Amino acid sequence: MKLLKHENEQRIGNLKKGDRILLVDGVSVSFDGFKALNNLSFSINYGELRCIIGANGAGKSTMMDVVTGKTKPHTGHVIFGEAVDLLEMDEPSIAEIGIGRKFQKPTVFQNNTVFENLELAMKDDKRFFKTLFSKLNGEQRDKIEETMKLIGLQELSSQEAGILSHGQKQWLEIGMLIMQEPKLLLVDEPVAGMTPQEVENTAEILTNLAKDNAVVVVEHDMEFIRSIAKKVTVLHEGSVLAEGNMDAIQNNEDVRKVYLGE
Ligand SMILES: Nc1ncnc2c1ncn2[C@@H]1O[C@H](COP(=O)(O)OP(=O)(O)OP(=O)(O)O)[C@@H](O)[C@H]1O
Repeated sequence: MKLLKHENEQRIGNLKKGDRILLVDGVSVSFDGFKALNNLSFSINYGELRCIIGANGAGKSTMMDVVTGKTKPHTGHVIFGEAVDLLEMDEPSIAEIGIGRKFQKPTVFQNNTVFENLELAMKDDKRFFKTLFSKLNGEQRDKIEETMKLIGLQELSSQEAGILSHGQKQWLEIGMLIMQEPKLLLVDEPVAGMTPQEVENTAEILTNLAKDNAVVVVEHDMEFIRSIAKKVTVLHEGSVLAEGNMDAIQNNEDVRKVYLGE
């Protein structure tokens, strides 16, 4: 059995597919008396691809801010793995134990190649400096190759990131997150501004990624959600309005009332 590095890793537990990886329980966040999150509760399992949808202002970004430690809620619990209390941790420690977040706008190193971007993102504190002076070992090289394959950029390994298409930059950034070896990935509006073909590729990348991780996708593009979704959580006014597969969501009375005014 692999030795556990520190206490928090022990508290994450030995996650298997279907085990709960994230619990958000009774979380409320107020801004000047306005409740952006209102007793929000839901959970995500390891090996799951979950879509979170909701109108503007429903609380999606605030929820991700809470999970990644940017915003501390007034009430509630947020537990990672078996027993890691995320509310006791700061943002860098949360990233370090395996929660990665991809923002909408890609922020790759424009003047470096695809390969170098992935190398720089590798989970190794001193990698950034080592890149100039030392060679990668076989295992590290394999990890980069494997990631390039997953994000569909292996043919573009030595291409400068600056000349990639918008979609390719998004995939590269997903790849850079993967290099950090996260267990849970939060992805914010991944397909905004993409061509239909890029949207299709992104659906495939995220679906593959969710096999060995947990992936939470926040997205407005309903076509895309329909193409990837197994389970969808609908947020409304800071709480869960409905949860289920896409058919159940579309036929849910509360959802229809809120979205279609029925
Ligand atoms: N720092 C803040 N100060 C005051 N109000 C805030 C702050 N952050 C968010 N809000 C408010 O909280 C509510 C929820 O915002 P949030 O950004 O989480 O919604 P969202 O579902 O991500 O919306 P969108 O789809 O537009 O990104 C909104 O009404 C927003 O105006």
